[in-house]
This record gives sequence, C-alpha cells and structure tokens, in this order.
Amino acid sequence: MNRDAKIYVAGHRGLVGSAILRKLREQGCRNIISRTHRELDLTSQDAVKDFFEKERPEYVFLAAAKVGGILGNATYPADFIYQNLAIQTHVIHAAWQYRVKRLLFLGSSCIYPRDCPQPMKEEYLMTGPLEPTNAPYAVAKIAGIEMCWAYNRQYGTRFIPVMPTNLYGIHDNFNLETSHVLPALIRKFHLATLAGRGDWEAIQKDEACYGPVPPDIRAALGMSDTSGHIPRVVLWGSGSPRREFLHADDLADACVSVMSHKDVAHEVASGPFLLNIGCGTDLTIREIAETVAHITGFDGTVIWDADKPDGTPQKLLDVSRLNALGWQPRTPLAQGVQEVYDWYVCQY
Ligand SMILES: NC(=O)C1=CN([C@@H]2O[C@H](COP(=O)(O)OP(=O)(O)OC[C@H]3O[C@@H](n4cnc5c(N)ncnc54)[C@H](OP(=O)(O)O)[C@@H]3O)[C@@H](O)[C@H]2O)C=CC1
Ligand SMILES: C[C@H]1O[C@H](OP(=O)(O)OP(=O)(O)OC[C@H]2O[C@@H](n3cnc4c(=O)[nH]c(N)nc43)[C@H](O)[C@@H]2O)[C@@H](O)[C@@H](O)C1=O
Repeated sequence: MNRDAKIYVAGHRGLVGSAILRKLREQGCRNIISRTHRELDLTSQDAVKDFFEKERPEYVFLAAAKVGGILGNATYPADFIYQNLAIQTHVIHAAWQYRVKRLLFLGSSCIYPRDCPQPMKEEYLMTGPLEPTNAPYAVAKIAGIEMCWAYNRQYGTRFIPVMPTNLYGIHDNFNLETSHVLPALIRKFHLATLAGRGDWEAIQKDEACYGPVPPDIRAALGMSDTSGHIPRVVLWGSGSPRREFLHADDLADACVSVMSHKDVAHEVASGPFLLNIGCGTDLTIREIAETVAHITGFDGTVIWDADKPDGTPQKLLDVSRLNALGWQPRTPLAQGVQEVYDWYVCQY
C-alpha cells in the first residue's frame, strides 16, 4: 500500500480497529477514512453501498463486528450471528462492487473445532463440532471466510481472511458482563485493590469511565457493605482452560504487513487462503489471573465460580504459516498487560 492509498478502517474505535489505525498512521499513511457506528451502521446494506459509492476506498480492514467474551456470546447468540453476518456480507459485497484492491477480514480462533488437535492448523477448519458457547459467532466468521474465498474464485478479488487468537490492549471492552477474560481480570483486580483501601471515590470514577459494576461483583467487593468487608475477586469457571493472548498492537502490525505482502497476494489468488495470527504460546486462566493480580497489586482471595462456563479447553494457534511469512510478535505478555493497566488507570 502506498502512503496515499485510500484505506478504510471499519471499526476504527474498537480494540483492533484503533490499533490498525495507529499502525497505519505510524507508517505514514495519510488517506485513511473511517466512520463511527452512529455515522454508518454496517448492518444496513443501503448505507454501506452509499458509503462505498461515495468514498471508493482501495483497501479495507474489516475490524467492525459484534464482539464479546464467553458470557456475552452465550447470552446474545442471535445478535452475534445476525450482526456479524450482516456487517461482513454487506462490506465484502460492496468491496467487490466498488473494486477494492484488497480487503482483510478478521475472523477468530473460535472457528476451529472445540476438541481440535493442538496447536490448531488452518486446515483443521470444519473438521469437528464447534464450542457451543460461541457457535453462532463462529459460524458467522466461517461464513465470512467462505465468502472471501467465493468472491476471490468467482470475481478474482483479493479478500484475505485472517484468524487472530484472543487479544488484549488499550481501548478494549471492560464491561464485566460482555468482555473477554483479560480486560475483565484487569478491571476486577483493580476494583478489588480500590475496595481493599476503601477508595470508593475512585470506584465511582471507574464506573463513570467503564460502566456500572454488576451487582454480584459489587457484593463480592463489599461495595454495598463497607463494614470491614474483605474484598474478594470472583472469576468464572475452573481456571483450567488454556488461552493464547496476543497484544492488539502486534495483531495490527501483522494485519498491515499481510495486507501488503506479495506472497499473500499470490496465495490468495491461487486458492482458499487462511492465516492464523497468534504468539504460539498459551497459559491457564489461573496463571494469567496470577499475573494480573501481581500487576495490580491484589493479594486477597480469588473465588472460582463453577456455575460459569469454561468454554473451549484450549485453542492454541499453529502460527508456522505466519512465521514463514517473516512475522513474529514483539510484546511479551506481562509487559503488554502492564502497559494496558497503566493506560487503564490513567483514563479517570
Ligand atoms: N477481541 C478479541 O479478543 C478478538 C477479536 N477478533 C476479531 O477482531 C475484530 C475486532 O474485534 P474488537 O476490536 O475486539 O471488537 P470491538 O468491539 O472492540 O470493536 C468493534 C468495532 O465495531 C464497531 N461496530 C460494531 N457493530 C457495528 C455496526 N453495526 N456498524 C458499524 N460499526 C460497528 C464497534 O462500534 P461501537 O462500539 O460504537 O458499536 C467497534 O468500534 C472482530 O472481527 C473480532 O471478531 C478476533 C479474535 C479475538
Ligand atoms: C477470542 C474468542 O474468545 C471468546 O472465547 P473465550 O476465549 O472462551 O472467551 P473469554 O475470554 O470470555 O473466556 C476465556 C476463559 O476465561 C474464563 N474467565 C474467568 N473469569 C472470567 C471473567 O471475569 N470474564 C470472562 N470473560 N472470562 C472469564 C472463562 O470462563 C473462559 O474459560 C469467544 O467468545 C469469542 O469472542 C472469541 O473470538
């Protein structure tokens, strides 16, 4: 992509979209267009067509989606399948209609079978049943992959599906009911440290910034009973599942690199292309919780709520295809989480 190429970043205010925007600007791209959800609802086909008709972007990073963690997916399955099918269908179709040179479609590691051999290779797609807690979302993503492949084959487009692992970073979703695990750990342990020193004013500022704390978590923190309550952190499931975590800035670097990579363009033109993007290592939820507790300074009690789902036991990506393209992540997990925490506490 040359610096004057017209680039559309869909979802530019989200965890991934904002990271891609920062990376493009860092590389000197000076013709980037974006629209907020309020300005352009991508579930409206007419609105998407009008936008492409008017703006005619050359490159598209499709990072807009209905996204959430295990409980969000299990609670709103219809929203996850409808909104993601609608967004991707309209944007991919318009990208073909208006001759976009390349589109990068963001899928997810949850497209692979629940009991997939680990690490998960791209060819393991659709070789077994999905994890039930996020099957609607995963089916939508799989449809997006197939749509990229179908348009590439029928129309000669260059639409590139990439599958990131679990991500974290600044501008993440910290809503404790819909977020992924890492932002939830950061917020829960931070709130517990504030409650431990009775800093209720700071907790009010946190809620003003990141939204209300759910009642069960308020009770565990002692926010409704300040009489000598020892704050506890309540986490979900057994803590035994394993997860791989990649910093969103590293993902953005990989996405921008893949978008311009000549070998990728050739492979995309030659047949069904799929690319895992991850760091190649994983750890248990219990281990990542210990890391976040240390970073936030929490040394109290952690309760594991067995009534909440564990989800997929493990979903470590095989990233040998990505590494063969010459890409490696840069951000060690503990350093990345520390940076996100330092950003988090500066927001209020
Ligand atoms: N976070 C993760 O761990 C992972 C994410 N991914 C994928 O990366 C992509 C980005 O995810 P992430 O950045 O985490 O998600 P976020 O929720 O942080 O960002 C999604 C963005 O899409 C926008 N959006 C949602 N619906 C619409 C709509 N109808 N019209 C216009 N804009 C809309 C949101 O705007 P608003 O908030 O205003 O609604 C938001 O800016 C997704 O495709 C996701 O599946 C893949 C693997 C892991
Ligand atoms: C990227 C991928 O990520 C999602 O799948 P997931 O990785 O299972 O989602 P998660 O990050 O919410 O949970 C990871 C693990 O962590 C445990 N866990 C403990 N305590 C909290 C907690 O407080 N919050 C959350 N969310 N999880 C917790 C939780 O029980 C689970 O065992 C897909 O929905 C889908 O969005 C997708 O694409």
